[in-house]
Amino acid sequence: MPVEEFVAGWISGALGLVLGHPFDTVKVRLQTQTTYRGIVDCMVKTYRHESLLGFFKGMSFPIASIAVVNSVLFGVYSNALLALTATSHQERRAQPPSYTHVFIAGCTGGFLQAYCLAPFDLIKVRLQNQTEPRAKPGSPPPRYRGPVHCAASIFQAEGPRGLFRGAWALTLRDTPTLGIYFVTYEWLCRQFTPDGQTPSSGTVLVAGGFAGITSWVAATPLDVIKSRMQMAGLKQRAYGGLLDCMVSSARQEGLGVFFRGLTINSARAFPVNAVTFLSYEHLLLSWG
Ligand SMILES: CN(C)C(=N)NCCC[C@H](N)C(=O)O
Repeated sequence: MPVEEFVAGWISGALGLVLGHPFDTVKVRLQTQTTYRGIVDCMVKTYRHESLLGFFKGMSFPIASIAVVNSVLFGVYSNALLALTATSHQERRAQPPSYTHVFIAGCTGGFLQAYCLAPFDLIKVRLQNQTEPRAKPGSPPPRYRGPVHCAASIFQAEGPRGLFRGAWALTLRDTPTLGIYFVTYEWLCRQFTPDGQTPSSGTVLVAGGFAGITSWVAATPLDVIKSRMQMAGLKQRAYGGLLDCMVSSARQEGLGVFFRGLTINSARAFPVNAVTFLSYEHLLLSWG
């Protein structure tokens, strides 16, 4: 099993993550709290109350987790394609796989990465939703002191299953949308690259960026539900399950609730995924 794809996936994911985290914090807050009037209001309030650091809350854990998550995604995707088409990453430009194979390999990568991502994503969302400024003398301490404390508190209160809160919604979000992600990337690369040649850096940037946007547009409705399930019982009301969360969110806030965070998700998705794909392709090319 080729391992370069796993390592390239990790490094490229980390680069994209740092770039996209401030957007991600604004998105999570817009999706789970009703105190903000929109993106700008959320950014201004975050900056005023928490300074620039507020945008980077909850980032240390995803940085650590991206080693697992993105390497599983890209490694499984590439190895699934190898199993389906018997071609390595280098051979795929000369013998491009069918879009069906790309989609199946993407869904497989998405499904497996969702389970690795679930506990890390839960902790990230919980920390991002702590809007208290950094500990000031006299002010009540935030519920979680950091990622390890957050993980330990959830584990103590709910056992190991607690760490997988929202995992179902996450799996439903990521399985098909990662198929869409890789199909969009492949399709755009092929449109702008002569047959058999390697796509230019510009093509990879644009194709990666649009793959990110397309997949996140498709993912946003379940992303909202996932974030709400992860916050259920804390700042959110508790839900009877995924369906209950969908129905009661739609009843109370209208169908528009499923598109909360769509603009910020798309704005974040372009740079993050342009950088992720560019570094991934360059790393694999330089390792031959
Ligand atoms: C729609 N979904 C779930 C994705 N496209 N997932 C792939 C993640 C890529 C990058 N780390 C990001 O966070 O955008």
